[in-house]
Amino acid sequence: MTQPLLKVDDLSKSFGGLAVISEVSFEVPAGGRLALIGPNGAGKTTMFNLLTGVYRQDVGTVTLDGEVIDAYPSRARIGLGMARSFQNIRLMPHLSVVENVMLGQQSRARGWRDFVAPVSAFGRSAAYREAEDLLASMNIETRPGDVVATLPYGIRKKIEVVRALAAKPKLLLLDEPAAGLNAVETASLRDFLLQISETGVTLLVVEHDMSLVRSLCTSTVVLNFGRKIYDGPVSKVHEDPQVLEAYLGPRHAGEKEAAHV
Ligand SMILES: Nc1ncnc2c1ncn2[C@@H]1O[C@H](COP(=O)(O)OP(=O)(O)OP(=O)(O)O)[C@@H](O)[C@H]1O
Repeated sequence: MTQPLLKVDDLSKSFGGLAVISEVSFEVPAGGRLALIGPNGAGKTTMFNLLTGVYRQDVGTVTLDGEVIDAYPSRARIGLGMARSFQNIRLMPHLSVVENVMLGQQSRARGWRDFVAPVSAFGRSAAYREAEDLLASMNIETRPGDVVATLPYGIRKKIEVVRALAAKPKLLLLDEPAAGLNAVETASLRDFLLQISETGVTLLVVEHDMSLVRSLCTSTVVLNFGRKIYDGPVSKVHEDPQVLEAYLGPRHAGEKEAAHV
């Protein structure tokens, strides 16, 4: 049997006595596209923060590509192949598109000269050219020299994903990638993420937009009050009684349509 790229074993985390994640285990196969969903406050962002090393779990183990990563800080986890994009765009608005993508390369600890002088009398640095090539390969509707602050929100979302890709991740964690996007932008982002998936990058996505989840992901883990209540195909999640109850409450669990799952 092939080993999963990400393995989460029995993870628990409390804040001041409040259990936010309780005994959660799941796996993401290499090349997979898994959605982590659940009602507000279910613990999705906390799970991302545990996986990426922002928080340390109280109990449990996280394994990436066969290596237990619990002792590694965030930066080291990026170096091991885990990159993340955030719910609120965290690009440098005054820098150009290509400069923002170069910021994503830094986790690979290249020579500092590349970044201090990306364009010098000797021409463009290797890092600059690499970032430009990555942008060109992703077909984003922008030019490398455009200042990020001048670009539409949907394009900036894609640039943030490209910046994460600049770290050459095996696993890409996306926190609500469709938040703030209209239907057209969401469809474009979905195609963009599928294009990334086709290159072999594994996707783990926190998302409330179930139409995006259904068209992007094949499997899903559902959290409710920090506990896993479903782990299986996206196509069956809307039929699961526990999931319906979590979204609608016990009295209405029969009303599938209203649950938006
Ligand atoms: N640093 C913290 N200290 C105390 N409580 C926290 C902390 N971070 C999160 N929580 C609590 O943990 C619970 C889960 O929060 P989390 O943000 O992980 O949920 P979520 O599923 O991502 O929610 P949403 O869908 O609304 O973003 C909430 O009750 C939240 O208030």
